Amino acid sequence: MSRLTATYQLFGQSGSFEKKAEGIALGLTVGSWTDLPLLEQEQLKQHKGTVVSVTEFEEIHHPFKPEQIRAEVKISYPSVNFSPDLPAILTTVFGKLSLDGEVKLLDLEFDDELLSHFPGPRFGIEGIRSELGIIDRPLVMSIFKGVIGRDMNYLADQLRQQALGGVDLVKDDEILFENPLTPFEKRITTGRKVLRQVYEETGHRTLYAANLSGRTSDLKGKARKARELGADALLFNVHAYGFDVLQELAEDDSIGLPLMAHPAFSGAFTSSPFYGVATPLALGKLTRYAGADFSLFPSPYGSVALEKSAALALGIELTKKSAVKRTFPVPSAGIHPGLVPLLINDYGIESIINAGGGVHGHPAGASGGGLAFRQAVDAVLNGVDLADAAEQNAELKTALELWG
Ligand SMILES: CSCCC(=O)C(=O)COP(=O)(O)O
Ligand SMILES: [Mg+2]
Repeated sequence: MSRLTATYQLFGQSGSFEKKAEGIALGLTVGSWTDLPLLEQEQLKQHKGTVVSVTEFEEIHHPFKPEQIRAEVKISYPSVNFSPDLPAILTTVFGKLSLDGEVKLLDLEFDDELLSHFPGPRFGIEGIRSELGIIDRPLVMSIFKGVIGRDMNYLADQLRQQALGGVDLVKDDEILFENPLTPFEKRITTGRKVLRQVYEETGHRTLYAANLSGRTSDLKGKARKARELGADALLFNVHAYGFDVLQELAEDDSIGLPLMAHPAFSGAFTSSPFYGVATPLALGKLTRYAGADFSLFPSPYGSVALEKSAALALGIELTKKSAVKRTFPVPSAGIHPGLVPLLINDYGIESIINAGGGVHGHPAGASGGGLAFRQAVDAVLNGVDLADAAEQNAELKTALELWG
């Protein structure tokens, strides 16, 4: 029988966790158990949650309630209790429970049967690499910046400058929504024209991810139109909409475009050390299962930094062996060329180096910014120290002087 195992973090007195765990296992499934007549107990047995393990960490005390220690409990739920979709799964394992004091959902383990209902990324790392024809280095991505209130000419020029810098992908900023100056469809058609022109001039191909936004009921229609217009990829604020909306987009053959998951809003339910959902689960495993080809997240060292172990675990969730394709890890926020050695060391070449300010803030403009990143990547892959590479690469030199 198919089962789903959830891992939770709890705080409490040593020795108290078995009872708490049993309460969760019953409370989220068949309710109070021992009071039921034996016949009913037998009938409901297949629906009952089971405590798999309780692990106390004697040495880790609650920072504000030192009499309490940390524990992890694993509870297994029969899949027969829910329909195989993320809204039902999340409501079962962390619905009412998420409101019930200091409990954090750390992980969910899907068995093969349950996972078969989640096709995952349509393209994955291999699919995106084959679109671009790049197999042997991390990709470089840049972000439109300061485009609210600007017109199409401004956007077209910004896109051209970024592409001339040799970046592989350009994405909309997540705060650029439908607007009269730069409407979604016009961004796609203009973007196509600009990028084709740069390709003809330089031979370098850049993909553009436009922000798919608006009411949920309009998203599929807009995404289909985007495909018709020749869009390369779509950016999506998945955590503002919900995982199931992403999955709907990913599974739809009439859309069939790479999907880039932005982390906006996720901090609201991942950041607390005591509550919410662990970052590697939310931005890693579930984002991958829901079908994102790229997952953006704050790197461990940029301007909006994630705690390092969570940021690394997140990358592992996106790329570890699974029945579903791998999602590109995109550590982001405050990234500049001087951080490229750290990024490659931590995420390897199966990752994307992504920057907004670190591209546009370059004294030689966005094209100089893009070049500096590409030069930094080449140096790291060739085992050359960035400072040495900067002697031969003016753009990298300027970037290192500016940002270190
Ligand atoms: C919080 S990670 C998402 C990256 C992003 O959307 C962004 O705008 C980062 O811009 P930056 O100028 O910090 O590179
Ligand atoms: Mg942004």
